[in-house]
Amino acid sequence: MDFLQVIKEKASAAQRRIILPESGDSRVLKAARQIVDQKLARITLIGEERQLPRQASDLRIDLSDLEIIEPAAHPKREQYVKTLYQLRREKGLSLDEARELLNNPLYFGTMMVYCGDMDGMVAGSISTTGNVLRPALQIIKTERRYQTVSGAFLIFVPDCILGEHGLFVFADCAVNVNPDSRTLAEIGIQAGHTARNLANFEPVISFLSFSTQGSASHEMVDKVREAVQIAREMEPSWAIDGEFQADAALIPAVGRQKAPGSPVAGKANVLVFPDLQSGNIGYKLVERLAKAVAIGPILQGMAKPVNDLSRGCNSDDIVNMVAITAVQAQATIRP
Ligand SMILES: CC(C)(COP(=O)(O)OP(=O)(O)OC[C@H]1O[C@@H](n2cnc3c(N)ncnc32)[C@H](O)[C@@H]1OP(=O)(O)O)[C@@H](O)C(=O)NCCC(=O)NCCS
Ligand SMILES: CC(=O)OP(=O)(O)O
Repeated sequence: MDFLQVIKEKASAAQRRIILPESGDSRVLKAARQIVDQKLARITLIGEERQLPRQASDLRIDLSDLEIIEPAAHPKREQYVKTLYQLRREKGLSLDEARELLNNPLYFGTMMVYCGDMDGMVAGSISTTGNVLRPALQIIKTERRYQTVSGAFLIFVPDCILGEHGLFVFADCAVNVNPDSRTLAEIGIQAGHTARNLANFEPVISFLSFSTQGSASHEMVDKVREAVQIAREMEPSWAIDGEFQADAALIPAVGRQKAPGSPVAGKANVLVFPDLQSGNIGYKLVERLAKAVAIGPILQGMAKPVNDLSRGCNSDDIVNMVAITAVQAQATIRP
């Protein structure tokens, strides 16, 4: 998995500040130790300054050289309360509600990233995706060129020659439940950028369906076909095609048979799923049955990096996601 090594080297060179709000989870503490030891990023944990090192030492994890912050006692707390209130008062948030929300480590960490006091946040080992995403969508919002935030996975299938020597980007596996064709097109383009910027390969993008180029007729298929057209208009020079069934997208012989002449069929390395049911189920099947490494959900289209985890993650997954967040943070810092 050379791509991961490259990501870690970039993270190490960048030395970004990443906040981990879920310090109640031993996997997070173990990962924090590994990240600092491997010099991948500067880590701040949200937790009780007195309690946390003791809890960690019971687990034989040394946190003595890590920064720990307590939202209730943080010197910028009132500043964050006011900023959150100003951002959300038109949505009906009162000052007291803003103060209350900032007791939630996920809101506090997100606010630190928004205010530039941290470069990125990784959470989701004990929180649901919705709870990790909501503060980020409300406070940090989308990058200016996009209307949507979506969630991609880097999927590495061992002993596989398909895709980019076994490496793929899958999207959207985390956020948009039933995207319309415009949103689906944007998800595909974001996944292409993820392929280029994080996985280091040129995207060959397939929009997936249960139909291959008109083999079935249904409004769900029409949505995917429209998304292909829109995505091509967004990035005319990229290899983008569909709608394809998964075998037509991935397997050269099937691609030639079902979609002759397509520059993508049989060669796809970016798979765009038509909705969240198929995307989330699809990535978990490949992860669990093909024993693939699944890194994500990497949030695409966010103005500043916040990344989610699956609650089924291990500490290595957290280390990898912190490295990715650090690389994204480095890319968003303008000279
Ligand atoms: C992401 C999600 C939490 C947002 O749901 P929600 O909290 O009900 O969101 P709302 O519709 O109230 O929107 C909240 C804010 O987020 C914004 N938002 C919601 N979805 C967005 C998206 N995909 N991209 C960008 N912004 C989005 C809204 O515009 C809104 O902004 P505003 O409050 O400033 O107007 C919801 O879509 C969800 O639960 N998705 C599935 C997550 C999941 O379970 N994944 C499977 C496991 S990974
Ligand atoms: C990405 C994902 O599916 O997250 P979880 O397993 O926590 O629901």
